[in-house]
Amino acid sequence: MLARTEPFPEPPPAFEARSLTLDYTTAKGPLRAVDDVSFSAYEGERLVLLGRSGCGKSSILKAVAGFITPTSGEINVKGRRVTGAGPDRIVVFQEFDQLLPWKTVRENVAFPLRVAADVPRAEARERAEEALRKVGLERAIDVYPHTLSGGMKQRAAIARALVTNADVLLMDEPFAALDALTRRRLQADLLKLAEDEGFTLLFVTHSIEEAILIGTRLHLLSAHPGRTIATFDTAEFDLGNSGGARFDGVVKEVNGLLFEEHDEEELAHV
Ligand SMILES: Nc1ncnc2c1ncn2[C@@H]1O[C@H](COP(=O)(O)OP(=O)(O)OP(=O)(O)O)[C@@H](O)[C@H]1O
Repeated sequence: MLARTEPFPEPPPAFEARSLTLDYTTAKGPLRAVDDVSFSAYEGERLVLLGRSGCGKSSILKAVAGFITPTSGEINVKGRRVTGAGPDRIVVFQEFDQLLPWKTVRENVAFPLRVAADVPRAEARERAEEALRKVGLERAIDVYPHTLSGGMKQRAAIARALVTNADVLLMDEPFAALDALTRRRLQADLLKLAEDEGFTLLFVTHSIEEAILIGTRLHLLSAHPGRTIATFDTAEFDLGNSGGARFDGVVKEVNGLLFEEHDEEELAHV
């Protein structure tokens, strides 16, 4: 007879928000930025927060990063409650000035390893070089950031995030300030990297097409304050089928949810 065994416990989500509410203190009093938002993503998933300007996307990302404290609700990373910033999460921002100007690209990428993880110098250099190769920056390893284009700076910022092997990568509109062609190229390369490396991603954007393309799951937020409108499974979409009928159908549906219905609601209150 077979011995009875306990079932394996389910692994916790790579990250999750439970009934997350975020307020800011302003001169006019408290301002509710995010109201009762919940989501979760398992290892290897790419969850995208999509919503109109000011709906609280960046605030949620900052809360997951541990930079701001929830008014209520909680954020967990691999089952551990987030109470501040930590090496299990790393952020890539939109701004091109994320790199330290007095350090070379390689030194910039090696920096978090040296400082936060105490990795020996030679190993940090090697790992930085490897990450820079992965993002296609092998020819810019020894230059200073001011000599890079915007796209190259974002590639270096992605390499710096990758090298840490953090549990969750947090990206806040990393491609929003790039021209359309460079943006498309970086989207493609990020998808390829995600496929090769299998990292877990929380990505913020206000581009519907980018959201569907990058995400395996889409979390739609209403206009200010951000509340959940809907979620979509978008794992089937990549650059090969963007622009196809199914892709366009989702774009239209999301567009309707984000804009038309809410504009009507807003107009009704004018
Ligand atoms: N430090 C702050 N102090 C006060 N209010 C803030 C602060 N940061 C953000 N807000 C407010 O919180 C709300 C949500 O802002 P947030 O930047 O999170 O939105 P967003 O969806 O990321 O916008 P965008 O797409 O324009 O970047 C907005 O009303 C914003 O003005």
